[in-house]
Amino acid sequence: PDDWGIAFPGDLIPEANEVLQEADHCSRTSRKGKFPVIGIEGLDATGKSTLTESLRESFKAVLLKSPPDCIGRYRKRFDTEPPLIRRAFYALGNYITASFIANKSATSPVIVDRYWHSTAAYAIATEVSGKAENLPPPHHELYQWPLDLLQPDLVLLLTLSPEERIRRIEGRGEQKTKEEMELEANCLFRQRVEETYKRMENPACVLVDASASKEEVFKNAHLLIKRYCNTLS
Ligand SMILES: Nc1ncnc2c1ncn2[C@@H]1O[C@H](COP(=O)(O)OP(=O)(O)OP(=O)(O)O)[C@@H](O)[C@H]1O
Ligand SMILES: Nc1ccn([C@@H]2O[C@H](COP(=O)(O)O)[C@@H](O)[C@H]2O)c(=O)n1
Repeated sequence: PDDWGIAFPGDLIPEANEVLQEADHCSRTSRKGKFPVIGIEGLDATGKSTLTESLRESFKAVLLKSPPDCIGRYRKRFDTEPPLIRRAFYALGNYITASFIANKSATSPVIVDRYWHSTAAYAIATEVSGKAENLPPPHHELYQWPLDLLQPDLVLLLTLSPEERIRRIEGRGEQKTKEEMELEANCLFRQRVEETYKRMENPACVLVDASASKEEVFKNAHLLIKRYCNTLS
């Protein structure tokens, strides 16, 4: 606690100090290099990892994710904290990822598996209850990209029917996280997350139908990237 008896996050959660130290080591630039930066977003099991891996190979890109590996070991710890603290961890993770993006985009294209749009979409959907119409209205400041965070050139949002998404989660046979179980059980929560993704601005998400085969989804994403980022051959 400080002189006023106010506890700092590091006093309550020792791991917070370690995460903050990682962040302190990062450059604070919000400027990207000359190569395109493409974010891939969507609910769990919509095919982000599958697509990002094929795009990485095809564009000889660097594949990054948020939160980045350097703080990945703290995720479980922060996932058990109340929403505000959990979201602070993911928000900071985006800024750490941004410093890697700035560095890597100087020499090659960068693909990012989840970034700010994920943090905002899940956070907003958690704070609102009921139907998607209860979300803040379109163009609300909550849907704007933070001014000090490095912006991607393009963000693709993978969309999938709830039935197919659940089939894919079950097909993976992994243990579900609390949030995945909530998403599965709470159709309204999932609708709020997806609607929030669609309302995000600067950059807005470009929708990709993820219900097609892996090859087809890759082909469509590849075409969109070439159209939006014409520096890529
Ligand atoms: N187009 C597709 N058609 C059928 N199955 C797919 C397709 N894309 C991915 N899958 C399968 O769906 C499952 C989920 O895919 P993947 O792990 O890529 O999703 P994800 O969005 O990265 O998930 P998470 O966010 O939970 O990590 C995997 O078993 C994967 O092989
Ligand atoms: N930039 C991010 C990334 C993730 N989250 C939160 O984590 C959840 C699960 O992510 P997966 O790695 O399992 O796909 C996700 O649903 C978000 O709640 C985030 O907030 N910001």
